[in-house]
Amino acid sequence: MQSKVLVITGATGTGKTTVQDYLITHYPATKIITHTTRPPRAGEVDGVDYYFETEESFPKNHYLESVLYSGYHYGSSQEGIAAGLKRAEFATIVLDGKGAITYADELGSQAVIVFLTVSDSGKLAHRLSKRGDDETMMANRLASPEYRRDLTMPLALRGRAIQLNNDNWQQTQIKLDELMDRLEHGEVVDS
Ligand SMILES: Nc1ncnc2c1ncn2[C@@H]1O[C@H](COP(=O)(O)OP(=O)(O)OP(=O)(O)O)[C@@H](O)[C@H]1O
Ligand SMILES: Nc1nc2c(ncn2[C@@H]2O[C@H](COP(=O)(O)O)[C@@H](O)[C@H]2O)c(=O)[nH]1
Repeated sequence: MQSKVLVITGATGTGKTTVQDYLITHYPATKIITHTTRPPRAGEVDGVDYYFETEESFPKNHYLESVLYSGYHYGSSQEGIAAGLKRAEFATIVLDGKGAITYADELGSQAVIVFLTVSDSGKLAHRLSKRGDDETMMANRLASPEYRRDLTMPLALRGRAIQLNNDNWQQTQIKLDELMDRLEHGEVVDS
């Protein structure tokens, strides 16, 4: 059976990476590592969290898609996707809203798109701060058009993405377990 690609998207701080970590820890799921020119945060490791690139090295990869997000380049390479898909039943990838639309268009039913939300976007700054984000980078990000855009599901994903609220991590885990159970049983999951 063809591996499913679980695309996790939503605004900054909604919990995309947390969801990805949960899925790769609890399910036969791999992580598609993407590339970025953003400097590493404390504790981030090259080749684990991202392939950290320079302005010169970034364009040398072969991308399915790439975007500019809050002043930095991000992209998912054909090589990274192939490596992720080769090894497991599910491959997970964290993308901004624009990248998620490209995946929905390019991969069709192979992609399962999960759009994360929180009820109160005012709480996102606190989450980023708790994560240890640099204050200036955080302020720039929260002022970026990409941040604002990804707070609501893009029109192009309506009817194609599952919206999942992540106000409460315990409840989110239950919802993820339900989703994975349905996918593992080969069900087509509706949005
Ligand atoms: N339900 C939740 N309640 C409270 N905090 C949460 C919840 N889910 C995740 N977090 C915390 O919020 C912070 C941001 O989460 P995470 O890094 O997963 O977000 P993200 O969507 O990947 O962000 P970004 O797009 O900026 O990389 C982390 O410190 C994480 O532990
Ligand atoms: N379209 C893509 N978006 C990506 C990719 N890798 C990460 N991202 C998204 O960028 C922002 C910022 O990420 P951060 O790690 O700096 O907080 C976030 O929305 C990610 O989901 C990619 O290859 N393509």
